[in-house]
Amino acid sequence: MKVIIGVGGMTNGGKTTLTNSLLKTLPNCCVIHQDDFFKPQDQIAVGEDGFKQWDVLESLDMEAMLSTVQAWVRNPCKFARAHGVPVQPAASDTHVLLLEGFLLYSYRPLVDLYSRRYFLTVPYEECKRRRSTRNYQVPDPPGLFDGHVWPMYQKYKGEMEANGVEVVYLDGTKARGELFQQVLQDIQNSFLNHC
Ligand SMILES: Nc1ncnc2c1ncn2[C@@H]1O[C@H](COP(=O)(O)OP(=O)(O)OP(=O)(O)O)[C@@H](O)[C@H]1O
Ligand SMILES: NC(=O)c1ccc[n+]([C@@H]2O[C@H](CO)[C@@H](O)[C@H]2O)c1
Ligand SMILES: [Mg+2]
Repeated sequence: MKVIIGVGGMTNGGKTTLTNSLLKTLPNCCVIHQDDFFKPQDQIAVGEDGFKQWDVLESLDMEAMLSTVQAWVRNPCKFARAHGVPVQPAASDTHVLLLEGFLLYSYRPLVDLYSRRYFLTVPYEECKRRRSTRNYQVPDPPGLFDGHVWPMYQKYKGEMEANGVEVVYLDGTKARGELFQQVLQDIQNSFLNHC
C-alpha cells in the first residue's frame, strides 16, 4: 500500500514541526519539503508592490517537485534507500510519503495524488507573531507579511475552496503533542488499519 499525505496550510501553521514528528513514527516514511523547490532569488519576480513574490506558485519549481513525487510512486523502496530511510521488514507492504508545504493543493498535477490533505491554520495575529520570530534564507523586508504573504495566503486558500479541494483543517494553536496524536490516529484509522 502506498499512501501520500499532505501536510499543508499557512506559513507558520506548524507544518514542518508536525511533519518531523510523523516522519519519526510512521513506517517506511519518506518526506518531500516544498520549500526545497524555491527557485533561486534572481528568478523571483518583483511585484508592483515592490516585494519579491515568494508566496506564489510561480516561485517554486513544481515540475521538479512532481518528478520527485513520481520517483517515489515508481519505486518507494528505492526512494527510501536513496534517502537513508530503512525499510522495516515487518511493514514492508506499507509505504508513506509526506508532502509538506504552504502551496500543496494549488498545483493541479499533485492535487489528486493525496490520500489525505491536512491544512494547518492559526489566527492572523498568531501567524504574524510567529513569522516575526523566524529567520528565512532571505529575510522578510518590512511590510512583507501584510503586503504580500497574508494576501497571497488568502487568495490561494480561496481558490482551493472554490475548486472544491477537500482538506482536513487542523487548529495550529493546539499543543504540538496534541496535534501529532490527532493526526497520527487519523492516519492510522484511515489507512494503516485497513491493510
Ligand atoms: N503547535 C504549536 N504550538 C505553538 N508553536 C508552534 C506549534 N507548532 C510549531 N510552532 C512554532 O511555530 C513556528 C513555525 O513552526 P513550523 O516551522 O513548524 O511552521 P511551518 O508551517 O513549517 O512554517 P514555514 O512557513 O516557515 O514553513 C516555530 O517557531 C515553531 O516552533
Ligand atoms: N526557502 C526560501 O528560499 C524562502 C525565501 C524567502 C521566503 N520564504 C518563505 O517561506 C515560506 C514558506 O515556507 C513562504 O511564506 C515564503 O515567504 C522562503
Ligand atoms: Mg516549514
